[in-house]
Amino acid sequence: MNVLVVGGGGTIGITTAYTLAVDRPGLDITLADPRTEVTDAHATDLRHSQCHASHAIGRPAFEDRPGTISTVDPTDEPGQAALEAADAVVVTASEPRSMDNLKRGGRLAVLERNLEIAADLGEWFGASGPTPTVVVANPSDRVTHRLWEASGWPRSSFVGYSLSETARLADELARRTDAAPDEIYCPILGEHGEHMVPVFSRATAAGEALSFSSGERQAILDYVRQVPYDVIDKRGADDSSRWVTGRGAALLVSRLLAGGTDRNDPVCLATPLDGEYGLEDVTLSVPVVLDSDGVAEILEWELTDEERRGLEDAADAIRSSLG
Ligand SMILES: NC(=O)C1=CN([C@@H]2O[C@H](COP(=O)(O)OP(=O)(O)OC[C@H]3O[C@@H](n4cnc5c(N)ncnc54)[C@H](O)[C@@H]3O)[C@@H](O)[C@H]2O)C=CC1
Ligand SMILES: O=C([O-])CC(=O)C(=O)O
Repeated sequence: MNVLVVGGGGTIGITTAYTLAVDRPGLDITLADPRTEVTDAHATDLRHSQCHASHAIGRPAFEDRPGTISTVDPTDEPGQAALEAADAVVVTASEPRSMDNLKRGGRLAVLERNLEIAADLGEWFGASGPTPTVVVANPSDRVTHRLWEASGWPRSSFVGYSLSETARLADELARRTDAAPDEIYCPILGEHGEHMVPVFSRATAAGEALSFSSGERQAILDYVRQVPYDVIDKRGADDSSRWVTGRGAALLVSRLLAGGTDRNDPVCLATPLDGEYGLEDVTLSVPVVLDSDGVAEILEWELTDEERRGLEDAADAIRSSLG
């Protein structure tokens, strides 16, 4: 199988590609990025990393030959071959974050340029048939929306990634409840950003319902909003939360390649809405069931009044910045 990583020369793109190559050694990966020297160097290094597996120190049992790692320059007549070979696409293509945008709200600093990149990529994508696409580039909900509009592909082909927030929330709830992070369940709807909506009414630890006061909910929300900016502040503008994001995006791609998710185990991702939750002309995170083409179904959960208001506020914020 084949994955195309658009923006594959950057921090998140290459971390996602590396995680995929480790998890699925037989996968063919194409890195598309205009920084061709950097991308070629990453491809060489990644290919060398696969060669450990052919010696005694590597994997004990090999089911597949190592996949190929190739590169393409998307700004130089990229052609359709890379897209047509892909079973899934990941978009991390982005303007670099500037040094003065390291604080909360920094995702919106790249909005204007990233919408232009999305419009260009959409034109490229649209000349090929639909392929399930995971959008990580920020602001991921707006970029998903623009890419969908420009591509002419069905809305079900696109999911905007915001699962790093869900992982951060699990970490914080585990700390507060003494549960293990993998025993925590608390999905997040809405924006990838300030207007995220943790669905506390569905939160559980080891299957038992969790309940938090409104002060606790606010403190938890503040942690999840702030922590990626603490990471960026300490590591620098060109190194955001690569481990949680690379792993989350790779897991999501693996689920798509494996055929999707069970209806009883939906995942919250940004998808363009057409009346679901009473919202349209906007893309934000809602529970979806995945199949190998992307979104097979959008589930409409019962929400508390506070959660529903949160979702409407997220929709207003996203719509107003899309113009
Ligand atoms: N949704 C999420 O949870 C997260 C989103 N992000 C976002 O992901 C994006 C990527 O972050 P980093 O990898 O750290 O940035 P980066 O600056 O390291 O990499 C971006 C890459 O995109 C490339 N690029 C620019 N225009 C392109 C085009 N037209 N086609 C293909 N590639 C193009 C650049 O050459 C660069 O290599 C950013 O927008 C960042 O804010 C980062 C972490 C988490
Ligand atoms: O602002 C960023 O680039 C990082 C980001 O979205 C995250 O880690 O959730």
